[in-house]
Amino acid sequence: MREQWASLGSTLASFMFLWAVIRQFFPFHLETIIAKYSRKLTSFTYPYVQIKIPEYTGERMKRSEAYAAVEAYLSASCSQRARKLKADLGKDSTKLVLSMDDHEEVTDEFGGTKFWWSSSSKSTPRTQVLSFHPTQEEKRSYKLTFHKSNRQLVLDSYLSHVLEEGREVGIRNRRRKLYSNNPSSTVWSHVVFEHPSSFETLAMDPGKKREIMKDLDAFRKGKDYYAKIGKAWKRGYLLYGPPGTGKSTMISAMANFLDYDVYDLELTTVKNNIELRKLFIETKSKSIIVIEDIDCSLDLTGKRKQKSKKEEDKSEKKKKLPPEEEESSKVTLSGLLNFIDGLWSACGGERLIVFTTNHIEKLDPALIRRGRMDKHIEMSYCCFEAFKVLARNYLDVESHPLFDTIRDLMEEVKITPADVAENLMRKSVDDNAASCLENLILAMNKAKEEEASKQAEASTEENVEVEVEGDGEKSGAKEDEASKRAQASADETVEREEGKSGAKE
Ligand SMILES: Nc1ncnc2c1ncn2[C@@H]1O[C@H](COP(=O)(O)OP(=O)(O)OP(=O)(O)O)[C@@H](O)[C@H]1O
Ligand SMILES: [Mg+2]
Repeated sequence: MREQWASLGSTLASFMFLWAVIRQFFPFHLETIIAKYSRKLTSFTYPYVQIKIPEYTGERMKRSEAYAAVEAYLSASCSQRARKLKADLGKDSTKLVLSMDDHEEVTDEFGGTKFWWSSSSKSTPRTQVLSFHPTQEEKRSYKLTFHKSNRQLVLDSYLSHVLEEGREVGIRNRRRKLYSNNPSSTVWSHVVFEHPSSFETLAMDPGKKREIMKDLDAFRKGKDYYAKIGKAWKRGYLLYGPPGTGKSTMISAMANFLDYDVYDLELTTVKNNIELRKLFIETKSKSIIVIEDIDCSLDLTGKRKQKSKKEEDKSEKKKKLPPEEEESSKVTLSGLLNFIDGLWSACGGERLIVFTTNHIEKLDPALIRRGRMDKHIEMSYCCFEAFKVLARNYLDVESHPLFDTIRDLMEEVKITPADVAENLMRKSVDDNAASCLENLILAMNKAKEEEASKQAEASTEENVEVEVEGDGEKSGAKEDEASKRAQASADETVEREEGKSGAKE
């Protein structure tokens, strides 16, 4: 049917050409009237509706998100059918992503109905006067054509299907980014995120690891669930533990597992709550927002704790700025809490917020209560299971005669995965699995000795304290005894004196 309309179109085109020749001899106003009625006649009889999606929109000529989504949608479906395709570099620079070339047409089917997509491009003179590039610029657009009887289907479901699918494909094809905030600016700058860490290579207790992966998976697939329970689609993770236990490594593994972007938020460079909000609003969904070392970032507890009178007087003296400026010159705990679960935290969805700290006990309980930081994960010293992961990563060994010694030592010595990894790393071509494992055993034995001597020192100090305390008690007792005796003799003297005076009387 649509083909017949196409042939009718070409007949019309020849007619138009003929008309262009004839119209030289017609008066101008007659030509305008004929054109108007012919347009009306065509729109009355032509049963198809067309929607145009231009590449650039708005006054500032921003690239249209709808265009990008349609492009991605068509790239997934048209590469099988279109005859003229364009290729571009995708997520990893080794793979080419195909899309429909200009002036090409493909058909699509949705719910048993046929749709036609075509791409077009028009050259227009460049608006910029000074440019090294050619003076022409291409204005591209996609056109969707469908029968007018399907108008409702298109408006109700087909367009949202195209957008949703297109966005998904776009995210799959994109190169992931690591964003960071710049001092005194509310703009994120980014680099390509290419960290090799994964849950496979992460050394930690396997049960704990599985639980985290399950949790992340449920979050990723939880769009409908979060909507059902009326909660913004976000989740907070608190990673705590000593330095070198893999908190930052875990964040990279999470980002790779979920295929999310990472926003590394440096709180100390954010001037105030308003800047923090602006930065937050700029983040996109499918991302992890990270604040590392939250306890060092800011004195977050200050605003909530009751200040003593003395402290208040001190801070009054220090104040040089007017109160309103002082208030707005840094990020406060309440600002941060709003950032996590305030009203504007609900804009956009599918975001993880991760805090890391070496000192969980220093954090305000309000900041880390469940609901804000939903999952608390302790990253601890290396256990034997975690060591086996590192041995597989670094040395390609699953078992070794030295493993038993290492297992025994790990029960006695606290060693971080970072230290284990450092010892297992091959430092010269002569290093092999056995020599690296021996290095680790040496390091652990050394740590054990140091620990033992520390403990011995501590217990000597304790003994000295006990002795000092003991001496104190003894001398105290002596003093008590002396004072008792003095009191008794004094009483005796008084009694004797009284006895004497009584006798005299
Ligand atoms: N659990 C782990 N699994 C695998 N490698 C680890 C692990 N923990 C530490 N490492 C290794 O040690 C290095 C340092 O670890 P990482 O930076 O993740 O520690 P961290 O806990 O973030 O420390 P900090 O508290 O100082 O920021 C990593 O680059 C990685 O090679
Ligand atoms: Mg770290």
